[in-house]
Amino acid sequence: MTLSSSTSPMLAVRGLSKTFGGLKAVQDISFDVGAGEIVGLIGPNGAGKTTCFNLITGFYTPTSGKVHFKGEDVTGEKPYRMARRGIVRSFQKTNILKSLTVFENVLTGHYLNAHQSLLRTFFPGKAVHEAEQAARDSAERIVNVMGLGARMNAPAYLLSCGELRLLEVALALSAKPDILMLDEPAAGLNSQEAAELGHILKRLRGTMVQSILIVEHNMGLVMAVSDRVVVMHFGAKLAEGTPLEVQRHPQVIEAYLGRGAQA
Ligand SMILES: Nc1ncnc2c1ncn2[C@@H]1O[C@H](COP(=O)(O)OP(=O)(O)OP(=O)(O)O)[C@@H](O)[C@H]1O
Repeated sequence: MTLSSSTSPMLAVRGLSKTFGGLKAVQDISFDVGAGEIVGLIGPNGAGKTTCFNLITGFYTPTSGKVHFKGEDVTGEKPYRMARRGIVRSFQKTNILKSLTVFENVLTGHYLNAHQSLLRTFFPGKAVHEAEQAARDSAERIVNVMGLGARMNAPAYLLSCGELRLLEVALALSAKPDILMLDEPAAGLNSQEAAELGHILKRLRGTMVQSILIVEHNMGLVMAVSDRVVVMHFGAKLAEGTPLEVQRHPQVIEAYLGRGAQA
C-alpha cells in the first residue's frame, strides 16, 4: 500500500504492535511525524517507547501494524535500508572510536555511509577527491553545528559525558537523515547540558534534518523542543497533543505520578 506523498506525513505509524511471548510491549500505536516537526515520545518506565523506536527503525519486526515513510510502506525493512531511506537513529557511545578525534569520528561516519565501488577505491579519480573534500566539509560543519567546534581535534576519550552525547548525535547526522531518531539523548546530562542540547536540536530541524522523533525521560527537554508529544503507557497510546496539552492531561498526570496526584 502506498499513501499519497503529497498529503501524507513524513513518518506514519499505523496500528503498530509488538508482542514478546505473552507480553504486549506495544499495542496498536498510531501517530505521525510531519516534515519540519519535532515529536516527543514519552511514558513511564516500561511503557514501550524503546520497543516502538526499534519497530520504526527496523531493529524489531512488528507483530502487526505498518510504518510508512514518505508515502511508502517500509514495515519490517532492515535498519540499514531504513537508514538509506533517511530514517537514522543515534547510538549511545557504541559507534564512537575513543582514540580518534571528534572530526575523525564524524568523518568516519561519512565514509561508512558512502557507497563507492571497489574500482573507485583503488583508482580514485577527480570525482572521488571531490567527494572526499565534500565529506570533510560536511564533517566540519556537523561538528560546528553540534557545538563541538572547540573540540574538533580533541580525541574522543577526552570528552565529557555531555560532549559524548553531542558526538553521538553528530555521528547520526553524518548519515544525512531526513528524520533523526533519538533515544534518550539527554541520559546522564545535567540540566544545563540538557538545555543546550535542546537549543541544538531546534537548530538542526530545518537545516540538517527535516524532522526529529525523540524518546526522552527528561521532561524539561521534551517539553522545550517538541511541537507535539505522544504519551505511551503499558504499551498503548495514552495521549497526544502539544506539550501544554499533555502536561495538563489528567490521565498523563496520573500515569506519571500515580492515583491521587491531581487531588
Ligand atoms: N527483547 C525483549 N524481550 C522481551 N521483553 C521485552 C524486550 N524488549 C522490551 N521488553 C519488554 O517490553 C516492555 C516495554 O519495554 P521498553 O523498553 O520498550 O519500554 P520503555 O518505555 O522504553 O522503558 P524505559 O523508559 O524504561 O526504557 C517492558 O516490559 C520490557 O521488559
